[in-house]
Amino acid sequence: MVDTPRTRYAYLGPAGTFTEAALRTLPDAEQAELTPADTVPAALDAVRSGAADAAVVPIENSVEGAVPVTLDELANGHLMITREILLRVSFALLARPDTQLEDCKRIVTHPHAAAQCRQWLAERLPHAEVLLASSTAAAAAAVAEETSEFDAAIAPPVAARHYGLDVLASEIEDTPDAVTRFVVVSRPAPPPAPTGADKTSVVAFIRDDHPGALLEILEEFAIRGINLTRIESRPTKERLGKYCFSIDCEGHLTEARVGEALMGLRRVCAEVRFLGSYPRADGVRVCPRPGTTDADFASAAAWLAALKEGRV
Ligand SMILES: O=C(O)C(=O)C[C@]1(C(=O)O)C=C[C@@H](O)C=C1
Repeated sequence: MVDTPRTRYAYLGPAGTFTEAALRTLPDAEQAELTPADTVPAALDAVRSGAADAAVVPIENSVEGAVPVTLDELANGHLMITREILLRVSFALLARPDTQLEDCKRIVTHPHAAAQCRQWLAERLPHAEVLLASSTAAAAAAVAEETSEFDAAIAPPVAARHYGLDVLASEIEDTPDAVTRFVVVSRPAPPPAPTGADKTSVVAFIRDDHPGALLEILEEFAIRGINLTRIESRPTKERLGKYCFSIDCEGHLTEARVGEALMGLRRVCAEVRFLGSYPRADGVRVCPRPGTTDADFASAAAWLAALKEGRV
């Protein structure tokens, strides 16, 4: 019997991050090799260099919005999204044993976590200083150090077990039921087969700054009945005012309406980077609007071919 090779996943670590929890929901996670990375770019670099087969990184949160570092790294190209994962996130305040809530003067966490617990902190620890770490679990690890400069971390409750900390308060998020979206990223390859409930991600760079440039991009989707699920403008970093658009839309590259929309973008934009077509984590199946099904596109193409042959 031939052993199937274990998938090597890199993820935003250290152990105990929400990213690790998201990765552990994948069906092959038990047999896979999981390697924590210190930062999102480090996790993605492991994929680029071949040290990992895939990486799991956070991309978007229902309360705080995009994770900019992930958007920018993906916009740089050479990587492809093959899957998305949705995870409910709930935060706890973790401290070394015997710390009291009122002793917490210096609190460390990831910027997204700080933003999601802002109100709770203002009400319960109004004088505490909030310092930032590369992930919630890195914050917990920093608190656990013997000579730590921090009193507490905002982190996933499971991080308490990993780093020998106590839970001083749980469910401290301001918005219950917040969800973070994570993506599984691999080196470029043909996208996974369509499932009927898919998403496609691209980054579009406008050709020159002119009135209606964004509208032209949006039209390519709108006229083909394609709903966008996220659009974000990000600086290209070339100069002030130069932006690209990071877009997720419903549908799969192999669907005619999506393929045609991408070809349209390719015509109106300076550059389009395809970031992948992959199954939607919410499984929502979208029924194309009348006139935008594969059959509609095929019948229109047949009609055009007939016209060219003089068959009117
Ligand atoms: O620090 C972690 O635990 C992460 O997985 C990162 C991250 C993020 O980047 O948004 C993930 C989910 C939470 O919203 C807070 C932090």
